[in-house]
Amino acid sequence: MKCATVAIIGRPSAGKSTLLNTICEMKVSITASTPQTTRNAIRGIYTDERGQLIFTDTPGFHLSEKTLNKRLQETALRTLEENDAVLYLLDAKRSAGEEEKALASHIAKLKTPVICVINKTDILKEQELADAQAFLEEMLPGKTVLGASAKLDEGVDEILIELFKHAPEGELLYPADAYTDQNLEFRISEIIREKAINLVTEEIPHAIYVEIADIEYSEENNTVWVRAFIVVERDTQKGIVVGKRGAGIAKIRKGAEPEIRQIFPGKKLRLDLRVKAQDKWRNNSIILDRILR
Ligand SMILES: Nc1nc2c(ncn2[C@@H]2O[C@H](COP(=O)(O)OP(=O)(O)OP(=O)(O)O)[C@@H](O)[C@H]2O)c(=O)[nH]1
Repeated sequence: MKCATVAIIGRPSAGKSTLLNTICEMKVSITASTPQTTRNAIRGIYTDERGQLIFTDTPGFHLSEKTLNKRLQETALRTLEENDAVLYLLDAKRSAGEEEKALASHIAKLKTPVICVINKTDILKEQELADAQAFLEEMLPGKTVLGASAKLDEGVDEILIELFKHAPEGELLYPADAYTDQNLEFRISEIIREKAINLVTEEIPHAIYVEIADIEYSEENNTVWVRAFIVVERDTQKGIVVGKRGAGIAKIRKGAEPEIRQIFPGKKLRLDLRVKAQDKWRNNSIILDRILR
């Protein structure tokens, strides 16, 4: 049996969460078209007859001075060094600028085995693919380079073959049917956050976090009550999330309920969502400590 921990890294929107979800065949990490939506080091677990791969989905690597972005970057770089292999995901749709170079040169210094994956091959032009290959050859000479479409599940088996090649011998760390080690509150808050993010545009997605106030089970009614706050930074944002006559919040609830229900099979669900504004929470280190575990 083989067992390895694998860090997935790449610039925002490279497709890290999508790849993790495709590999783990379950929704373990939220995906959105807005970059930088992954905030925590999330684990997805893949097991087959070859052994087990434990993935960490690192927040998108992003050069910026803002406190939140700096913290995201620290989490991303720290996780790399704690793994048996690093899966470096590249979105060749965007040309490699300073940010990609900074990331690649950091990866070049690692002693951990690195596998490079050029993602989104389903929409890449030949030249874009060639440019990405040339970039990787220059920055990370001699490293394995694969092409894949995380979205269409193409080239993903080859990634697994390569990862198992590098995996050390070892016992399974998690049961064979496990696909994540996220706790209940975190999974529920991420489902709600995904629906909220996908409802709003521009700057608001980054201003959102979700706080679970409580989760209660009533045996008498066979009902799980979940009460959560969607927290934004300003009253104007609150208005947008709530929507006209509550239409926004209703949409978030409608989107989130079926996914939360899957976590509590056979039980009824009552989801109580409130929106509140908390000024400048992104610069508040107490809140950041709580949500960037
Ligand atoms: N066409 C295409 N789109 C993809 C592919 N993989 C991901 N995407 C899209 O790219 C966008 C970003 O994907 P995510 O998986 O959220 O990216 P991420 O790297 O986790 O992003 P951050 O959380 O910001 O770090 C989404 O709109 C995905 O649907 C792919 O293989 N092909």
